[in-house]
Amino acid sequence: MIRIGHNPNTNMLPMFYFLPREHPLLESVTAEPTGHNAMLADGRIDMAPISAFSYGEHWRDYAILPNLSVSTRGRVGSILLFSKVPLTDLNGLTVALTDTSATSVNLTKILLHHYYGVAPRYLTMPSDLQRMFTKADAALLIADAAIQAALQHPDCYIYDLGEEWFQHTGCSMTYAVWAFPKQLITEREEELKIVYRLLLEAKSKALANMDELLQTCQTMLGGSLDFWRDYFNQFKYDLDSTLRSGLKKYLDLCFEQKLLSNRPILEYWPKE
Ligand SMILES: C=C(O[C@@H]1C=C(C(=O)O)C=C[C@H]1O)C(=O)O
Repeated sequence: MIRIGHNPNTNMLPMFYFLPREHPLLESVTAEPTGHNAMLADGRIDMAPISAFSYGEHWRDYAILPNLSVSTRGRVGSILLFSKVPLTDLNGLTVALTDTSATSVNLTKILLHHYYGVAPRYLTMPSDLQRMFTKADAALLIADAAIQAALQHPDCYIYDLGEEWFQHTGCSMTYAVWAFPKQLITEREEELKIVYRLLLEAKSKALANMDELLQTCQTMLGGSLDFWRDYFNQFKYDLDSTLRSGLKKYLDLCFEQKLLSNRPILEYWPKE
């Protein structure tokens, strides 16, 4: 039995929609990314689509499944910094960060400090834009909470951090990778292989049946089918060499900005 993390947000739907709910080898635990990051780190689950940043914290212990990720090259549509003032004016002001994210929280810090030269104060809060705006001048939301907030057309600046990252680095950005503790390779290699195959099959099937997924997203959150088609057009769910180098660039910058205590070396399993 492999206990996997199930993420309920629409950006993850292409990986979960066709994954068997009932399977003798699978048990799933639903949570937001920071929940899975913590559960994988303390052994409550065996494998999950964790924040890329969390891989950077645990790279000595974890391996990454190849060909699976949540990435974009440019705009993402759901990693949004809502701000009462232009980004360049945030120096000394307060930014509220969602408590569901690790990658985007640190991406925000890199963009603000390293690329915009501004140093705000940070608060961590649940994803509620109105409450965040009572305590802060800007607010980071991710995933469905960001989409829902943007669909309300709030009266503020909205920055898409995938787009900001691309403009400054020319690189793709990887938000989530599927990771698991390397010790499982010696203990349960056959189970890992089967589950990896199930994940790849589920993703292929979803990408070949996107119309069905778009309908599901519309039922979940509203918006037009065109909106959802456009949203999923941004995403890349594999992890080819271009995406890997964007991921490396992000993790290297996290280290250089002292957000990580050492420079991660990315290790994949199975080896290609
Ligand atoms: C694209 C997204 O990426 C998510 C962002 C994450 C993070 O910031 O830690 C974690 C998992 C990803 O699925 C999103 O939430 O919109």
